[in-house]
Amino acid sequence: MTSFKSDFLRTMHERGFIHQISDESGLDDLLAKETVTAYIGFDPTAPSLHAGGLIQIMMLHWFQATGHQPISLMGGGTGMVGDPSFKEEARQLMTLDTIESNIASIKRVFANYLDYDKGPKGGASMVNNAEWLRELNYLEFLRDVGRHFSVNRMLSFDSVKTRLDREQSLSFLEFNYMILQAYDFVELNKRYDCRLQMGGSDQWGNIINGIDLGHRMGTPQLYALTSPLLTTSSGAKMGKSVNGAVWLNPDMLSAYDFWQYWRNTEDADVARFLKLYTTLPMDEIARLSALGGSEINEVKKILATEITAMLHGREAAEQAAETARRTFEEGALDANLPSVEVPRGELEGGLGLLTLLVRAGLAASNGEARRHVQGGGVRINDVTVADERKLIGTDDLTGEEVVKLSLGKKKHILVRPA
Ligand SMILES: Nc1ncnc2c1ncn2[C@@H]1O[C@H](COP(=O)(O)OP(=O)(O)OP(=O)(O)O)[C@@H](O)[C@H]1O
Ligand SMILES: N[C@@H](Cc1ccc(O)cc1)C(=O)O
Repeated sequence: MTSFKSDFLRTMHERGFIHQISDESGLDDLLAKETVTAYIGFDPTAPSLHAGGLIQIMMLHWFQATGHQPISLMGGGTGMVGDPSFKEEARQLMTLDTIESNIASIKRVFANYLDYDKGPKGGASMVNNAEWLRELNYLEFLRDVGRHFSVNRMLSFDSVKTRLDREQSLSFLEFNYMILQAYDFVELNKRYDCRLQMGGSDQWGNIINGIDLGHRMGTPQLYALTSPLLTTSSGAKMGKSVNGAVWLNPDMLSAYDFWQYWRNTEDADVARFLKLYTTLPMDEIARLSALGGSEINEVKKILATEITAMLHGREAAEQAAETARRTFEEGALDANLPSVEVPRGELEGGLGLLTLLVRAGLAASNGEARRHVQGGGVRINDVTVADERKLIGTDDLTGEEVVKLSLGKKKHILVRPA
């Protein structure tokens, strides 16, 4: 089904957020008819969410933008157990202190994407499942909820099957995780009339278990929607398990580094990321995605600035773009530029500019070097030099202990004393 009636599913579909839906037409009807409440859960497994989790926050954002009520759920209870879904090994148990401090830290970014002050209709809310999970009575819970679960069926879910097939241990503690997440869904339905749970595709089993539990415990029909798990074109999953996670919290990744990450997006990912991570209108995205060749670099800058503006604010995003422009385009010092070594003694005595241009390979002869200087194309540390007899010495060394020699706009050589 590709022609949805509801604004939310239409938006999710055209922007590439849909991996699986439990009952497409039922959910579409419901969303077209009334204001719906949906939730996504986040376990406090680190002090910050990362770019993978940002997909989930964007889904909540669109849910609210299309007139519905999003709940972001902090896993203060489930975080005590650890979701084993598709994980090769058990997660390390976290102390209560770590859980609490991670929640306090994770929470901060949500307000940049969701409006919590909108009032009872359409307002976003944040809840913590510690509120109901931590006080459960074991025997009562087993009798009221545990009896609805078939262990045979629980063992058949892909999310735990790989672990079992490989004969890697799955502790009883972890095995309970899907029951707790299922219970959350039913509890949120009771408390807030929540009808839909979303998440990454790795959450499908946990969400479906919640829908089944709802059936058995008499809730109205519940629904599941999962997004693809985001990988880059080179196949790496975006997540914290990968080297150098793209953290959302500014104390873990600066606005500048965040901007740089998106600026370096692979060409094949640009259109997909514009749809998933920005709120630019679809026709604008189509126009930008059609640009090729060198213009794609300009599109990557727009992508980086838009994503960064949503998270860190427009001013910080523009500042990051400007710092990058100065560093790379105006040619402020970049340690990766090619360099040539000159004995320190020679620099101390002063080296003729023309000689240096030849040594650095920027001119084939003194005559050619002279013509470049006379034409105004030679700069030392970004300042044009008109005097062909100028001597370059240790006074010209920058704070980085190099002299930057430039010819025209594009050729730069760092002269390093050896
Ligand atoms: N790369 C991704 N693409 C889309 N959704 C993701 C991605 N990584 C995580 N998510 C989703 O974000 C939500 C929160 O996930 P969480 O922050 O717990 O990440 P995680 O799965 O623990 O990551 P990791 O594997 O790095 O530990 C879940 O719904 C999960 O499916
Ligand atoms: N299991 C989810 C987090 C979550 C926790 C509780 C829920 O009710 C829902 C989702 C994850 O690991 O990302």
